[in-house]
Amino acid sequence: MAKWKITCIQYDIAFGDPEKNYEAIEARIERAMEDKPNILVLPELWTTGYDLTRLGEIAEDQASRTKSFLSEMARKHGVHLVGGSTAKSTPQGVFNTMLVYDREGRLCSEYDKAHLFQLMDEHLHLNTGTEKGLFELDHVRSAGVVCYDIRFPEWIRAHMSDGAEVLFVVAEWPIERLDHWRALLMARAIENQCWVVACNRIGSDPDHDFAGHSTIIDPWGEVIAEANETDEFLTAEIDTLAVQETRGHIPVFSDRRPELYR
Ligand SMILES: O=C(O)CCC(=O)C(=O)O
Repeated sequence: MAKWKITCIQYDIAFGDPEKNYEAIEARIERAMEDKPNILVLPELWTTGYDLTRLGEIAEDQASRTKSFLSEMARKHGVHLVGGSTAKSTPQGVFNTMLVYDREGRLCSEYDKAHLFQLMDEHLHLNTGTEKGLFELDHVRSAGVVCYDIRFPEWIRAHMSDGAEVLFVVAEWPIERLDHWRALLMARAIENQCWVVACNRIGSDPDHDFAGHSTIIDPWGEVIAEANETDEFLTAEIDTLAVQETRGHIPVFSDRRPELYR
């Protein structure tokens, strides 16, 4: 069980300009720490944005720079860092990889986005991950997924069946489907009776306008905090005890009939 103050860093990501993006995120991490959160959450592909055609040039070999940067930030500030995702170049191709560090700067999770979003050409430039994004912070089991992954309830349920209590979502979700963003996050919280902490970006790139509206939802489905479409920090305090309380109240997990779900 844990009580955490969590801050999502919602901002605009420079298109295909890692140098600018490292500078921007470092300054925001410094500022966000003034409020002393226990966990910071960053958005999807924050080093490159959706400049997918130039990934050959700008994706990092094994995500090495992002990894040392996030580890150092987590250790320096003594904060758990759900470090958004980064374009990771490997001999098998490029992955959209979510990285999580604990406050000692130790890598807790390296999750490759499992579902690629064809509407934004991801399938042409990226490879699919095959492993779950489970990790523990302060002994609380959590799951981390990337953007389009939230459209796959069975994928999220697989994490929850493995004991996750908090779902972290990092995203670059376009504004034209803001209604879907809200409904899907809400549904994942209610059906899994878990906390949902979702960090999205704002701004535009040459092809998309992004929604912002980073959101924190409790296991009953109440929106505890929701950002606007501006450059802002979204902060809320969460108590993971609410997960056991909600699951005790309506025993969805023990009422499941997996033998019927084929
Ligand atoms: O599912 C959607 O509508 C948006 C997904 C997306 O933007 C992404 O996965 O990057």
